Amino acid sequence: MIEAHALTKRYGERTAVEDLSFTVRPGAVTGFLGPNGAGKSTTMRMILGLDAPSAGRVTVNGRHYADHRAPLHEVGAMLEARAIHTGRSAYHHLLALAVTTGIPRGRVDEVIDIVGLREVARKRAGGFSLGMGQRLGIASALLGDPATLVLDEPVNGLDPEGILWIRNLLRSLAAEGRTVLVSSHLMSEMALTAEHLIVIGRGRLIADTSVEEFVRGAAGSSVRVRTDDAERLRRLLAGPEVTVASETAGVLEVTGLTSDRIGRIAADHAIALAELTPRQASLEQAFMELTRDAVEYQAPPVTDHEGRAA
Ligand SMILES: Nc1ncnc2c1ncn2[C@@H]1O[C@H](COP(=O)(O)OP(=O)(O)OP(=O)(O)O)[C@@H](O)[C@H]1O
Repeated sequence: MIEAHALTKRYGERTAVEDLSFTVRPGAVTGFLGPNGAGKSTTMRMILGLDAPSAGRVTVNGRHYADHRAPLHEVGAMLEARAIHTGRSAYHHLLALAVTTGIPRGRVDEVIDIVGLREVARKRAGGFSLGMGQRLGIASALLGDPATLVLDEPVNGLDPEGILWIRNLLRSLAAEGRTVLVSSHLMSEMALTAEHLIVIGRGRLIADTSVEEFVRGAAGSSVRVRTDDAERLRRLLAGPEVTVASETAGVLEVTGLTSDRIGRIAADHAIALAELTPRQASLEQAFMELTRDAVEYQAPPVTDHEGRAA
């Protein structure tokens, strides 16, 4: 369990995290989302005691990170995947970490197997691909068999197979009852991996919600209808809360009515439908909408030579 209370971090004039309060619960993957510069990494560093809050506090299982007697057993983290000694093999990197933190040697082989690095474990980590580097980063995070995991953008730069692998691993770690906090700037990826979402922008909390709720809220009520009798159906569907658009002959884009209702109206009037498809606004679109005002570097609006909006 991670609990942040009014967490604030200022760097000189700049406020990176402001009055942020949230709880990350065990047993589920929690996605930590926000546009670039939103304050995700800063928050994660404060969780791990690598940065001191300017105000507020954050605890892991009820204590500050530094107050834990065996912190690697409490929290495993991957902040920068490639912060490793490139001349060492994956095995020796993990072994050095285990030995210096009092973790039994046998655990090194276990985590190597968990992350699927067995075949390359004795090779120099400097020659690792990005995906292998991410796996090694996760192996380090898992070394202390921690109850809580904090991972900063673990899927960054991975191929689809690597992304799927991380997704399944995170879900299984959460299913074991661990607390899993994983940051990303990709809403669509988090929707597939996480059960819960904490969204921040400009250091402030924007949303703290289940993925299910977010997806439901993002679902535009638009329905695509294809029929040879489009004009008649359009008249039948018309109503004060209903919008019917048509860019292609024979295809209607309906908002304000469910697909069930449209199907019923069509059936009642013996109109044959070739297609009836409820359409969701893309999650990425919904996320951009939610965080639009919090994006740090927005492209300036296009203006003409007199400064009018083009
Ligand atoms: N050491 C620092 N000194 C000054 N400003 C900093 C420092 N670390 C972060 N910041 C600023 O704090 C803000 C939040 O940065 P942070 O890296 O936490 O965001 P983020 O959400 O992780 O973004 P990204 O996805 O781009 O990594 C940014 O405006 C950043 O420039």
